[in-house]
Amino acid sequence: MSRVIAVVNQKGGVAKTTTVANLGVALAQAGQRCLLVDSDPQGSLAISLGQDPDSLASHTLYEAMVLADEGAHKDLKDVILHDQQGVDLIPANLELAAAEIDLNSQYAREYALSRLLAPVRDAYDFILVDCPPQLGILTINALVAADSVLVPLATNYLALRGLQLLLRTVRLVQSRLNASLRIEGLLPTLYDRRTSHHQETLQEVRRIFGEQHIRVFETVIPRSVRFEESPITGTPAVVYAPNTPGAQAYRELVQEVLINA
Ligand SMILES: Nc1ncnc2c1ncn2[C@@H]1O[C@H](COP(=O)(O)OP(=O)(O)OP(=O)(O)O)[C@@H](O)[C@H]1O
Repeated sequence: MSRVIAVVNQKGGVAKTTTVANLGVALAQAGQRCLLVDSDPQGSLAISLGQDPDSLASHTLYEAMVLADEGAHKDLKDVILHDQQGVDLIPANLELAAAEIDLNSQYAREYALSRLLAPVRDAYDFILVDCPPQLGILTINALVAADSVLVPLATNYLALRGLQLLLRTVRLVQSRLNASLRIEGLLPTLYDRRTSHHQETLQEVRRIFGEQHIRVFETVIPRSVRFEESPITGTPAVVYAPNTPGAQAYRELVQEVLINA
């Protein structure tokens, strides 16, 4: 049975997609069978893996998950793109933005992703879900479908501020919809070790969440221009620039995630 990890933070630009792409491909390089699910209408995960989300027409998460009761519905097998840099991918594009409205009128709307993934959970070791930068119905679906939540967290003061709201949402989902949901860990990202503000924020993160018994990964993802360049090449940094500290950091994260299994 696969481990489903939702990669969540309602704050934008904190490296959710970058983490799903690099962690997923690095897990695959370590021999794990991975399915990556893009639940963000921006479609950046598909781009990161070399796909043009606008050319995917009606073969996306939207058709499989949201149109489940309608004629335009696609089977899950029709929307999985196989072996993209060693991982399978359920892509998304802008159509998924309509899910916020469409799902709201559906029965058991919080369970749509969980239902969708159930038949393929035995086929993978890991399923990683890339969430949009908001705590709407798509993110709630990911939290309900997940065994755990991984939270990428930029190491600056403003990035820290929304975190209590996110943790409250996780507790709400735990109490009402998915009692077995746990926190995989907080992942410091976009870290510039030459910046004292980043160093201080990282120390604060370890202190505050250590006291709350919430795991902060030992791995810290450094800020590197390689991460910004790599989507242009359609490959994540672990493939595009495998010998850089950023790629090495994601491989270290794989070890931490596997130890936690
Ligand atoms: N460690 C890093 N160093 C430098 N740039 C990075 C790093 N990680 C991610 N980036 C860049 O930061 C931008 C935002 O990253 P990404 O798209 O992964 O964030 P996100 O949290 O998924 O964003 P959104 O909330 O919009 O979905 C991208 O241009 C990405 O290439």
